[in-house]
Amino acid sequence: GSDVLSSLLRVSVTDSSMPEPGAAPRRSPQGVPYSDLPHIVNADGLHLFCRYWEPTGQPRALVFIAHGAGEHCGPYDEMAQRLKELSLLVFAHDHVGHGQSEGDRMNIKDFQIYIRDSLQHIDLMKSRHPDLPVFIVGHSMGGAISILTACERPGDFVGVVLIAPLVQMNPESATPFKVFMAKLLNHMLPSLTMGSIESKWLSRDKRQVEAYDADELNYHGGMRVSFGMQLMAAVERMQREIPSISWPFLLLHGDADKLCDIRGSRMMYDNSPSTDKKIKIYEGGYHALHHDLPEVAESVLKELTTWITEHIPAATSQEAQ
Ligand SMILES: O=C1CC[C@@H](CCC(=O)N2CCC(COc3ccc(F)cc3Cl)CC2)N1
Repeated sequence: GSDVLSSLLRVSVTDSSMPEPGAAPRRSPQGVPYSDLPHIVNADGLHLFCRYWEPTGQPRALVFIAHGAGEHCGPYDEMAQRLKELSLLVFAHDHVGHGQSEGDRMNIKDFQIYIRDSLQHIDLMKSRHPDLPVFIVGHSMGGAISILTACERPGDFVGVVLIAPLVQMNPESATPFKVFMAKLLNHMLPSLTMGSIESKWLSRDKRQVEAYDADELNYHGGMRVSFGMQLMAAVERMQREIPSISWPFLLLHGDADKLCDIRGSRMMYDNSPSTDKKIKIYEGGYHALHHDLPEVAESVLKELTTWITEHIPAATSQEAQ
């Protein structure tokens, strides 16, 4: 009757792509309007802060950098500059819940969101540079994101560089009892926080540890049980995927790493069928190798840039003309 008609007329059609007139602009966690920041909007409508390092001339390849848990993509500036100097187009974003992106701090409903957002950004950049080969560089949790992203698109990446990737749980922190308790707690108190990432284990260079502790874009709170569960699920997924990994990869890991056990990298190296794989172990190296003692950090940058440039496919004849 008329009441149905009148109620239908009352429905206001809101077009999500057009901001409501007078609506406050979306702002980063630090209060900066996203209209003033390079960003992408993910499939859940969350704004992700992006960084781009574009070479002056024609780029030779695309490199996506995936940062780790509790940090952001700013600290990869030096690495990105070195790659840019080699005419590579480097891009990155702060994952959901990290740095200048939206989302609950260092938490995620499903680890797959990190992978989906990475693929969205990679596809955006590939659409702008359709003929360029694509690499991924990932550190720690960003290594897990890189591995699972490459597993979803096995033919899309000419190489994956992994710096102390999260592949396996640290056996001390993942005793069967602790895993059982985490699963139990996740049902009862998912927001309960466990210990936080101990920054002293990040690097033997105390200036780097101090920079990490002082960086307000990093998350220094405790790790939620629910986040730990998502990390465990990602680890279990990687165990299943490793026997089918055949894309080229470079593994760099310190054997004194207390945050991501080196056994995970050794297991990936030994069990993946890839015929183009390399592992380099840094004796005494701590977790954030790219920020470890200066000679180690420099070696990591050299190793990584050399491996990437060696893996850029030679231009085929028609491309060269
Ligand atoms: O430079 C930098 C600054 C930040 C750092 C990167 C940190 C990072 O990403 N980590 C290290 C900690 C690791 C903890 O893992 C778990 C914890 C509980 C759990 F229940 C299951 C898992 Cl697997 C996850 C991966 N590097």
